[in-house]
Amino acid sequence: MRRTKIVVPVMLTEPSDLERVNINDYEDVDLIEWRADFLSEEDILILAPQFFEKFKDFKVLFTLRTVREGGNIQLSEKKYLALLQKILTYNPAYIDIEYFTHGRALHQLAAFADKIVLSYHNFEEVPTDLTKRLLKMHQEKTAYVKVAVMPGHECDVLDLMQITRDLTLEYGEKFITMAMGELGRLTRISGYLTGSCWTFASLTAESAPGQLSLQHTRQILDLLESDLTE
Ligand SMILES: O=C1C[C@@](O)(C(=O)O)C[C@@H](O)[C@@H]1O
Repeated sequence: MRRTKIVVPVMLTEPSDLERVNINDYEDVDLIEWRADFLSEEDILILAPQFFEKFKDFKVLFTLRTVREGGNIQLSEKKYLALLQKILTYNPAYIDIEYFTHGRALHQLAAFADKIVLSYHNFEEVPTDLTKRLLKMHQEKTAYVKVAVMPGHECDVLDLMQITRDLTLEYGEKFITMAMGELGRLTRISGYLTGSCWTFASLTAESAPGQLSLQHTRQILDLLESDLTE
């Protein structure tokens, strides 16, 4: 029984792409992340009923990754919130909210705290105030806190792993962390050590630099976590 949950991003650039998605390819995946930011706001809403129907037997994390945090969509606070509210009518297992970019949406959606994965992304560096940021996010008492940061040196990777371990020991299994890029790869399969709860793995293409393939992620986690007691 694996400890770390595997999340596979689905990145559709046209609504018609959904027809070509074979759900059998996602067998044994713990969560599907719909990286909806690869579509326009209008196409997201057009596709939503079909997407949630297709993946009705999976847990879905709905993600709108904004341009500011390495994604493709840019929405006003009002439109960001409105879109999330409409998607919530399809009852996704989780929704991603970018705490430092669209934090006000969080307070409008407090009733859905158990579905919210608060996230922070830094494609430039590991900020010196990362622990402070993580603690501030944790205080919002959502389902999970997720950070993806870019290491500049090996010590950044080891520091992130230690911070994740320390916070998990203190506050429980609520943290999802990863160091991006090739340098950060170890963080994607070291959840059994650090306590990071999820890892994002690629099926067709990476949704962020340094992701391992779904096949390799399964193989490595099966090796590293197969005899872990629950
Ligand atoms: O936040 C994350 C983590 C991620 O950026 C990664 O580094 O694997 C991939 C994104 O799709 C996801 O929304």
